Amino acid sequence: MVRKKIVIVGGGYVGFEVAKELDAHADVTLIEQREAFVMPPAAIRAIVDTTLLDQIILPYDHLLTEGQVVRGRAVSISQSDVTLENGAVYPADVIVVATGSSYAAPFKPAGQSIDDFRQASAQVSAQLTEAKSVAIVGAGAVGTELAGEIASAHPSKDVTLISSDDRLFPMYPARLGDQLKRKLEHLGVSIVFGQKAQDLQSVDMPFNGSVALADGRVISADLVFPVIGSKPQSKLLEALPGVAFGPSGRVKTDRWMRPAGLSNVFVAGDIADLGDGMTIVAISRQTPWLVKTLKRVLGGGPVEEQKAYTPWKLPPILVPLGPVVGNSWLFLTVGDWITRKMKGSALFIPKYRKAFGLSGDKK
Ligand SMILES: Cc1cc2nc3c(=O)[nH]c(=O)nc-3n(C[C@H](O)[C@H](O)[C@H](O)COP(=O)(O)OP(=O)(O)OC[C@H]3O[C@@H](n4cnc5c(N)ncnc54)[C@H](O)[C@@H]3O)c2cc1C
Repeated sequence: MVRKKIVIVGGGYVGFEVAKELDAHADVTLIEQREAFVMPPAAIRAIVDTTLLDQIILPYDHLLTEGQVVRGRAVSISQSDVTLENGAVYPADVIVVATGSSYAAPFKPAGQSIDDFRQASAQVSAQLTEAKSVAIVGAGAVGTELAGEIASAHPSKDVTLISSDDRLFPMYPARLGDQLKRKLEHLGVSIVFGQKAQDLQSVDMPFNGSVALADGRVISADLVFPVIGSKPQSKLLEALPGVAFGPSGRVKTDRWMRPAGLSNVFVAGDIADLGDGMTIVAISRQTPWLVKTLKRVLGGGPVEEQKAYTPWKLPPILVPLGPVVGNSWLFLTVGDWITRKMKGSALFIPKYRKAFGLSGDKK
């Protein structure tokens, strides 16, 4: 039997997993602009431990057994094909768009070059070594973890974490934020709550300078990290008829992850407005649903017979503050030991290296 063609655009957490899961079931083409996958959660620690860089950049060469990974930038999609910047056209029975999001340097690659990412990470690491004071603007998971990593690795530095909320992780039971606050303060981090930074010098990369707060205070630091959230990269879908976007730029979908009312075009991950946050944890719920649904579609079944996707109500979260301490919410708040075992110690590096056909060893 001739296998149906599925083209997946974007080889991030959604794209690589869907491609791998469907490799034995369909004619899979994964289109990815970069030569390697990068693990952002571990990119945080890479600025205090540059030896990690080689472990968290995972080439696509051994990902698929039967399908192909094509290096290229997709510039348009239709119901029946995907076109790349170089003019190549990939026909498809089913298309998945998972182009993800961008983030301030040096935590996620920008554009098509992994070398630029390596250089940015190494450069910021060198700047951090020289810096006596650090300010982190944004106290979501990235800002909180970053404060913990820097304070653990460089206890003599003066680290300030600036939050616009009144506590850490306000969506979660107070115990999580309270315990993380106590542990950060124990590591020497000063936390400023309830203050929005005004007119940041840069939102794309760390800088040397000051941060003006809404109440008039000014915090000066040798290195200021803007870590104020992910920006969805959903441009590719703009030309598809019927596509709508939410206020944050994420693509609206029907209950089966389809953005344009087309029966065979799906979106997931950071670009998709499915009621989930922009996290790997959300993707860990979306991907199994999507794989199951795509198998049905590839088998000729109507997608509407598949139970519609429902997002997390309150997803679990793991927040290491360096390799040893941290807290997590796994439907109840847990402390150092579980956080370290589940994430803090190895940052999931062996798991993803194995998925990419590389040695599972961390070092
Ligand atoms: C510093 C940091 C730490 C994080 N830590 C955690 C964590 O601990 N836990 C957690 O749950 N979440 C975490 N996240 C969030 C997580 O990284 C994202 O939710 C996840 O990366 C989204 O996956 P995705 O597949 O949707 O997109 P992405 O991972 O952004 O991947 C999209 C891919 O599409 C490619 N692409 C884009 N446009 C094109 C195109 N036109 N043509 C071809 N290829 C294209 C890109 O090159 C990229 O490889 C973190 C994020 C950051 C920035």
